[in-house]
Amino acid sequence: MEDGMTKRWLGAHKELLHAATRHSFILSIRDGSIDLGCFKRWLGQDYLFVRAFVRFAANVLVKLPKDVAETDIDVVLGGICALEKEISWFRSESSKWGVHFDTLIPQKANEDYCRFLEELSASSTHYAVVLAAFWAIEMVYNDAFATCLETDAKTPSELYDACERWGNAGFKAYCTALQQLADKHLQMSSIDIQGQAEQAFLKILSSEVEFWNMSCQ
Ligand SMILES: Cc1ncc(CN)c(N)n1
Repeated sequence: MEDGMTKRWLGAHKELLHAATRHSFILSIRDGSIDLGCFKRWLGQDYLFVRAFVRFAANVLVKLPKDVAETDIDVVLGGICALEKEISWFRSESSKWGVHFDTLIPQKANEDYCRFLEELSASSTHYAVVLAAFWAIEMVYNDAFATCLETDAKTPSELYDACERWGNAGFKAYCTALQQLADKHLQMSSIDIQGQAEQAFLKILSSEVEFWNMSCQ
């Protein structure tokens, strides 16, 4: 099968991809040197992010044209259902780590990222662009956290569950399904839309880097 557009982007933007998926925050989980204060900061901020991400994902579903294949809708719907479990997981972690979500204030990198998701949700954004963005957001977490599960990783046992959540094989399969979906619709789109999708992909990678940076401060 011919390579899809997203695979070409991954090859063309290796440095930024590496910065987003092998950030020092992730590497410090992997080698066991993580400052747990950073982990707690990430946990709280990511809970706020995921709440915004649910709205974004719901908007992706709404944007899908009525004549797309039912299996395409199922992939996005499955992702939204998974987010419900993700939110429950964050809530159970909140008591485990003593992080109180109700008094949290979103930090700038988080606000900026959530604002970008809102911009993507505008009615003028083509559905192929948001499908590509949806894939990119999930792919970064899968790729990053999967490294913390490798056999030579020294991931602290209390953080293993977090890494498993996004690094497991089922989540990888879901990311691959999202990628194939994005590729299929990008292929049917104009060059202009394809260009917009690549820009969104790049913005997501840099927003993920900023998000990890924020967690380490
Ligand atoms: C910042 C961020 N990016 C991605 C994911 C994966 N849903 C997340 N929870 N948070």
